[in-house]
Amino acid sequence: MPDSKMDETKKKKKKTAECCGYPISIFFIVVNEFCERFSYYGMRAVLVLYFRYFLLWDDDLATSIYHAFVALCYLTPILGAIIADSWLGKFKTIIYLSIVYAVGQVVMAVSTIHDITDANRDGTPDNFTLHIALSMLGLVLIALGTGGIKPCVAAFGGDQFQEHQSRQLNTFFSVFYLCINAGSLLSTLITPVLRAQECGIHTQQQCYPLAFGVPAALMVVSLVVFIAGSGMYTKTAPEGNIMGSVCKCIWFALNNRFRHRSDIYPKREHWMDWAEEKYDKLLIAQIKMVLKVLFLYIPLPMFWTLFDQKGSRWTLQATTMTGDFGGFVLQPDQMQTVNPILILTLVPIMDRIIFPLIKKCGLNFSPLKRMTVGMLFAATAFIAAALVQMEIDKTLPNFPSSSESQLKVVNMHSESLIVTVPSQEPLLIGSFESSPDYITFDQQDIRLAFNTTPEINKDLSLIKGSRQTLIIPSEPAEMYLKEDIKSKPKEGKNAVRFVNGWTAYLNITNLESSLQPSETSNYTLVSQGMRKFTLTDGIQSCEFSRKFGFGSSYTFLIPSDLFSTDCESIKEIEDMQPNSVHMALQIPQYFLITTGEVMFSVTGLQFSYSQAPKNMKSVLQAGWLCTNAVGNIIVLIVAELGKLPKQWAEYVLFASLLVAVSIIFSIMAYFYTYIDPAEIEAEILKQQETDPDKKKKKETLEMEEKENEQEIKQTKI
Ligand SMILES: C[C@H](N)C(=O)N1CCC[C@H]1C(=O)O
Repeated sequence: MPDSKMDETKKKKKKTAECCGYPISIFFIVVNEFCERFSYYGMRAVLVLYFRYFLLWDDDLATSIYHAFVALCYLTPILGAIIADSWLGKFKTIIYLSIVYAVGQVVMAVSTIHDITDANRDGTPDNFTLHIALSMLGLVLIALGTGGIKPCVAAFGGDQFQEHQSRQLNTFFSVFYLCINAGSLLSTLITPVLRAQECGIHTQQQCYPLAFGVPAALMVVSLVVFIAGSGMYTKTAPEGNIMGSVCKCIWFALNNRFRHRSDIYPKREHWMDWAEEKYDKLLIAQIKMVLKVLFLYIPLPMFWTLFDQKGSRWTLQATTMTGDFGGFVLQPDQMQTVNPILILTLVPIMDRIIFPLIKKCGLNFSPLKRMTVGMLFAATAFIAAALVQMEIDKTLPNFPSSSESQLKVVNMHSESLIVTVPSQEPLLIGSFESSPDYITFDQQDIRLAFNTTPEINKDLSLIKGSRQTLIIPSEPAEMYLKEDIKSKPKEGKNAVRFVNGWTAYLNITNLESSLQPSETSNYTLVSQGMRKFTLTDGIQSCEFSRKFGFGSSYTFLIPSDLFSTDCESIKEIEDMQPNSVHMALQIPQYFLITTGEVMFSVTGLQFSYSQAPKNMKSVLQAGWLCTNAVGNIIVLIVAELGKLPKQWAEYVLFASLLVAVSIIFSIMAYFYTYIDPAEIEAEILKQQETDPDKKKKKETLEMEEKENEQEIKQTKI
């Protein structure tokens, strides 16, 4: 850095106002981060539901676009860092990209207003293309904004500290992380509640505009707060196209090394030293610092691969568990809020108690050691998840394999039936009852015999890998097969269906269409808690209530005396037991992964700042964030494509991979020497002032280049 610029920065730094040893300006930065993370996580909390239930995408498309968006949010930091370090400086970059971000959030919120295209006022948008186009535009702008400012905000916060505030600088990164998680926690709790409200101009629908509008408003607040602190910030000026110079310098070093590959040339300490002929020693030293750290980052995405499965695999695991905590009921996706809650408690405990205690014991718990231990904690979290999975597996129904088929028989006939089933004892099924459980067959084609008069023999062709129910109506000869669900219902909900034994059409609330006599409805999903169904034939009606747990499936048999018994004679057949393993069992795995996160992520943030040269602080923050993006991409590729037959085995596989990676990382870390970039930079600047060789080397190189050019010209002639 030219001396004049260094002096300028130092002069500016002297002016910063302090409170309790901290620069006052960081107050604006942490509040800005809180609002921004509220905006980001709030929007993310309802995004998949918006895709699924507003845009009506299927599960696969919704989750793929969601993960791709998250990955993009962690890839764009590199763009923001280049703009900040090479062109606009961090302050302006944060402002401009925050505007892009806020616009993106507003576009996203507008895309969720169904009334804008609902000309026929039926409650569903008429022009999905417009809504999709708007939401995709909004998401791209959000990804550009959130990713672009992320490396700049952390680094800009760090820039506010002076040399004598190194202790406060470390605390800043912890407070910064606390704000991230406070924002994340509040928004993940609030936005789903906002979505659940009903709103609309022509028709009342789930209130997505409010759920996306509040995060948009918070982003505007974030921008205003940041601008409000404008007069107090220490702003380091960008130093020209630094990324351009870095790329050219690396290219030159590689080329020069190749040109001098013969043994006659003396070796140099580092391959980047081959750029010395043309480039500043300072720039070369800075590139070496950055490359050293980036090399160290290579194994890190594996941590995020495990971490990011909290939102997918662990939430799916929670859907097979029960969330009834007595006083309150937790939904499967709400389990994720345990992570920010634990962050808010663990960061102060680690900072104030654990790390000082370790230091007092004389142990050197250096940043890279902390990160390694953090990775090991995350691996243990996955072992805990595997143990929980084994417990869940014990309670799961025996679902058919791909070569098997399963059958249940429901008897709606007025008399008991004896059913002869291949290679089984004959089954006695009482009137208005079902066979005790599903019968598993290795073959698809089976013949059943019924003791009716006359005897009925029925040939069935079952579906492989499926569960089916044979419904025997009041007229047994009209028996028919109905396909059942073959996995736990989604999101911890309960699947229910009705068989109409009443003599006329029935309308049942929550069911799509009315039921003909003897017909079986399709499944409808109901949430946990007390649910009420009203049954009516248009003349009479009665109400049927039942309390549901999580993840069960029932077939309700409607009798012929339905209305005379006021719905009380409805009989339930439990096709799938409700979940019985409690969600509280997931707390240890959340605790372990969050402890790992505090050690890994907070430390990584500090480390990336402290080891970066002054003019590449944002670039290194971006490199750090990219590890997260790569982790997300690995989740998309490996976890989605390479599913193991047993979920617990997949957890153990991921844990083992992370242990292996952390061993590699610890070896790499062992050879890493911590540096003080400012000291190195100052030293080189001093050396350069007294280095007469430098000019000579440059002149020689220029002459060499000219000679080469002339040679080329002559050969052409
Ligand atoms: C919500 C997480 N606990 C968290 O703080 N983060 C996950 C990825 C990095 C970090 C964030 O910046 O959001």
